[in-house]
Amino acid sequence: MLGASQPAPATARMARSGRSEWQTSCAILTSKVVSQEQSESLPVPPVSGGFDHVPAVNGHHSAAQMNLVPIEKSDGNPLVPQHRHHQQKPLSVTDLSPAPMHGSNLRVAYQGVPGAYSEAAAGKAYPNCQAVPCDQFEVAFQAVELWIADRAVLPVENSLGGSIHRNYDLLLRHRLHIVGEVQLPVHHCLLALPGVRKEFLTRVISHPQGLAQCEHTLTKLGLNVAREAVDDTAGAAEFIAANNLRDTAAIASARAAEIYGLEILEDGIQDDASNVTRFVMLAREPIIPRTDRPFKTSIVFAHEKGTSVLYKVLSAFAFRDISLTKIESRPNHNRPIRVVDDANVGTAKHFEYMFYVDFEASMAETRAQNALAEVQEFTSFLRVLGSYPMDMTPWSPSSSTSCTSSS
Ligand SMILES: O=C(O)C(=O)C[C@]1(C(=O)O)C=C[C@@H](O)C=C1
Repeated sequence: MLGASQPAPATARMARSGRSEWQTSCAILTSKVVSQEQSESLPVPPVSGGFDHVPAVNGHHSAAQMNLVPIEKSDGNPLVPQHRHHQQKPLSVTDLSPAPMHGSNLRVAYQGVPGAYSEAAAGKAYPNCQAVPCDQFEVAFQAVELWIADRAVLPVENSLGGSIHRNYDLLLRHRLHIVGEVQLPVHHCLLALPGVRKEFLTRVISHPQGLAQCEHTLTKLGLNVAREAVDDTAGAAEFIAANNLRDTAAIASARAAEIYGLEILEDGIQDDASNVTRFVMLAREPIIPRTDRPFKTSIVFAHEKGTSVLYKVLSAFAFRDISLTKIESRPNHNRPIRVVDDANVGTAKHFEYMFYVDFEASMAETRAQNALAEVQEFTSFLRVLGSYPMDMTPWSPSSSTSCTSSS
């Protein structure tokens, strides 16, 4: 049973023929630009290369340490089936479930090392999942594409630090679908080796988001020392422990302190108590959108010409009373500049952007389908990144759920 409420005709058709028809609907929406999109997509590194060639981050983690099993060595691993090259995989219960609470036995890729907030987000999205640490965001995408993991959980925005741009760019370059979202309260601590006092510190290291989210508090604490960005918060803690750095502190979680044997010098150093990071869950297949609970849909588009296009696109949603929750623009890396020949004005150069929009409606709703049909009229490129249940969990600073770490 895919939806409790009376489905619209298009929804009923989707419900009858399942995933393939939903994918077709996505394909119709994007058909105008498929060839452009294909030429824009960057090639995914060959499977046969495995992850042995993935560069280590901070020098800590080789692929083997991350437990990212190369395809060739994974005999008998149900996550790397022999038929992985087949396009049509039979639907399974996990494909169909829109609920973010179905995690048992799922292998969930995240960027960072154990103790990273992304690991906690994986646990919130898929309780009891097996969390698979990856050294870069891109590796997490590839882990899912290569069937090494079933899902990836990646941060996209933070209430203080703003958007995690890298993941917006990667969403476009890869073919994964957004199947859910989780919002994680982020409670930062200042960590150092046992016995180290704040006065000894000459440097604070963390993920750039961690540094951004604690900037004012660090200044208030008198810590006007060098700030250095590393790949993840827990990796910063691990780095201090591994190198016995007595002049350096990390901004990371209390769990990272526990794992890497550091002491908490300051607790709750984020600039705002209600610091929240939003993560998206990614899968190889989209889920079937429903109407029996609040859904969000994420799209990305580009437009060819005309300054009023953005206004028209946004009004397609406003006209149908569909709320937008996020709009982000990123440079179009394949075409950063557009040269326009205009007889009267001469040659003008325009910056080219991709626009990412999240709106509060399910693709199973007629109003969302109509809005996108209209958006397609004004755009040269349109892709539905996913239609997925909204995270409705009430905010609580201590809400966390755990995963088994596979490191
Ligand atoms: O470094 C980590 O612990 C992460 O999981 C990454 C990340 C991010 O990219 O925003 C996630 C949540 C916090 O906002 C800080 C860092």
